[in-house]
Amino acid sequence: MSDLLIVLTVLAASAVGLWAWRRWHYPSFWLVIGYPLMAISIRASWRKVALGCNLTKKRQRWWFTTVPGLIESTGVVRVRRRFQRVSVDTKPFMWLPKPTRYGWRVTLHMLEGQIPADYADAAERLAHSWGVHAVRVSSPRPGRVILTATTRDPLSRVERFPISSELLKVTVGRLETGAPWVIDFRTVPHWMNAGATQSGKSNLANALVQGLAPQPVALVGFDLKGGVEFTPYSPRLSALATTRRECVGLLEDLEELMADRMTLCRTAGARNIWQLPEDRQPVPVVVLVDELAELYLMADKSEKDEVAKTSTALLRVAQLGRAFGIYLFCCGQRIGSDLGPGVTALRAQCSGRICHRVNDPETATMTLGDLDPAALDSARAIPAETPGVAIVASQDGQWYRARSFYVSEQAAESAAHTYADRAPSWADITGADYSELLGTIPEPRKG
Ligand SMILES: Nc1ncnc2c1ncn2[C@@H]1O[C@H](COP(=O)(O)OP(=O)(O)OP(=O)(O)O)[C@@H](O)[C@H]1O
Repeated sequence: MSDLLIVLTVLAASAVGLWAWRRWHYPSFWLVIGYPLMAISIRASWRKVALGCNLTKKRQRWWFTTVPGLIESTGVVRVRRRFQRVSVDTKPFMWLPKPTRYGWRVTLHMLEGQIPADYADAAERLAHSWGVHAVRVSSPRPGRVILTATTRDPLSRVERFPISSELLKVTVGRLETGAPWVIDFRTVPHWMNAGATQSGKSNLANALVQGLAPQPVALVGFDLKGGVEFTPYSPRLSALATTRRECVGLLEDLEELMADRMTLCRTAGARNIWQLPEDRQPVPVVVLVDELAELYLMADKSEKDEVAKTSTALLRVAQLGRAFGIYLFCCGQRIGSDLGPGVTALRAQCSGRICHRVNDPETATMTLGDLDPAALDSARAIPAETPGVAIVASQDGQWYRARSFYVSEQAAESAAHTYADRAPSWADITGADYSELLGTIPEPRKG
């Protein structure tokens, strides 16, 4: 009896110890206990799971079988042993799963006739079969797929990364892989940020204002919500337009600025402003647009000319701005093709895509349409309880679920006030005398 008591006490103490370990240091618990158990069960259950998810193929195999013969007159059953061709279900070859920060990753060899989309279609089924939060599929080279499983949603809580000090680079959140979510305007110059109300669009704009405020960058706001979003940040903004009429004026300024910088680059023999000597490079301009649809909506025909002008100017800035240091970040609740061809053309120029939770499938299709269809499904499945979660088309050509860090309006406003002295005046930017620079410019830099 006392032995049983000792065993029970040891078992109870081990269970409590494991529970405490898991609770207080999950990463080490996962590596030492959780992952090996998980790896064994994944390998052991792979045949059944692959069969259930329709990832197996029928193949003919030689099989050693026993075939009962006829009952002879003696009444004895003769059993004949022989090799037979039989059809068996073959599973894709699976390497050993490797642990990751939020789960595990495993490489599979696809069977003949299979493509990565077959595995992407089965991803939800696989996640349910293994009891994990999600399974993502990628294919690094022909014939192989990598399944990345996350055991819990890594985006339910995101901790901040240190602020990036690189020019035009802002770390705004975390990707589902655990890597930082970086918006780098020099790599991807124009962005479209879509999402329903309360989905986290403004939070992302706040993160950008906070991240760009200390940098030698001019910020320009187009706030079609009557200025309620960006006016608090005006100390750090070089220009702010709050009505469509003002937007037209500001866009004309941007077009002129582009033309001046074009002349500067052409004369200096440079392809873009970054090839100019460092001390001659004009200040980059980041244009933040809130409520993009308002630029395209027409109450009556009298507004037609204004809308056409705005649409053309914005498109020109998107088409040519990159080389001349002008970058766009356009936010909107609804970005549908019904707003006119201008929006569709603008979309084509915005290679950076961010789709928060959306109400209408068309906005998701418009924002992410030319990506993998699984990205669209993922965008539609973003729950309202997790504002800031979005599908992001990344620099590497892949798409990811990501979540922005929470940046309150007060935090962004405080950054705007702290770095107000770094806001170049709009008059200085637009009135810069480039002809003066031209005479002194040496050979253009490479890169
Ligand atoms: N990453 C995040 N983490 C935590 N909370 C967030 C995050 N992003 C947004 N929120 C919260 O969600 C709410 C809505 O966010 P936000 O104002 O950015 O949405 P929105 O899409 O701009 O809405 P609207 O179009 O109505 O202005 C806010 O209360 C904000 O605090």
